Amino acid sequence: MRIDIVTIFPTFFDALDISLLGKAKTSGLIELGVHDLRDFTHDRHRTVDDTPYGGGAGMVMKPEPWGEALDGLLAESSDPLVIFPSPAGEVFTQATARALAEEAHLVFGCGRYEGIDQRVFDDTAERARVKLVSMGDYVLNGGEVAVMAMIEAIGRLIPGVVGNPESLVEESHENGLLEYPSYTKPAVWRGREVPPILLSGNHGAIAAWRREQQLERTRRVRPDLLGD
Ligand SMILES: COC(=O)c1ccnc(N)c1
Repeated sequence: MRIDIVTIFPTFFDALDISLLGKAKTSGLIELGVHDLRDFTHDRHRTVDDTPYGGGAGMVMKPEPWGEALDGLLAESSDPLVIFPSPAGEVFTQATARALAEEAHLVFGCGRYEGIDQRVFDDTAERARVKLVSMGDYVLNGGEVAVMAMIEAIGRLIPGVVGNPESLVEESHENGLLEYPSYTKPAVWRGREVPPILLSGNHGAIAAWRREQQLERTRRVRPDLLGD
């Protein structure tokens, strides 16, 4: 998978050089390009924003730099999906991550300020698939944190990125339920024992216990996932 990110804070994504995603980059499973939006400006101050037409507080990101940045990235690609993180987007879920993990080329556009001139979305949609994606009902100062979360959620689903693919199966939201509680050694810690069933060696009973734990936790914390 090829991932390109357009941002005014390119160093923000240095963190992608560590851990699993860093290994995925080194192994070539993920090709990453981070592009500074200001490199597509032509004035002395490398201006990327201006006041909003119609008045209002804050600044809006100018269309010209975005147009030039995306022109270059879209020209190189056969069928990119351009994703703009936005509180106005469809909510990102594990199903979204699974779908996006199938893509060959993702282009992330990190907005800042009061957002990006609408014509950028309209112009880009004439040449590529465009999605506005929200991480939930809250506002951030910019799209970078959202993109980092999405890249981690997507990247770990790419075959070969996570060492043991089995570990992806029993996680929260993978089967529509929240994950069961996990325990490791010691068997007793500060007087708290590991549930005896987990020490029984009875794999059928353990699986049934874990499923019940998932259902109980989901009912308690996220009844909406059960359609309740
Ligand atoms: C500037 O971006 C945001 O505020 C944002 C992006 C994605 N999801 C959100 N909930 C907020």
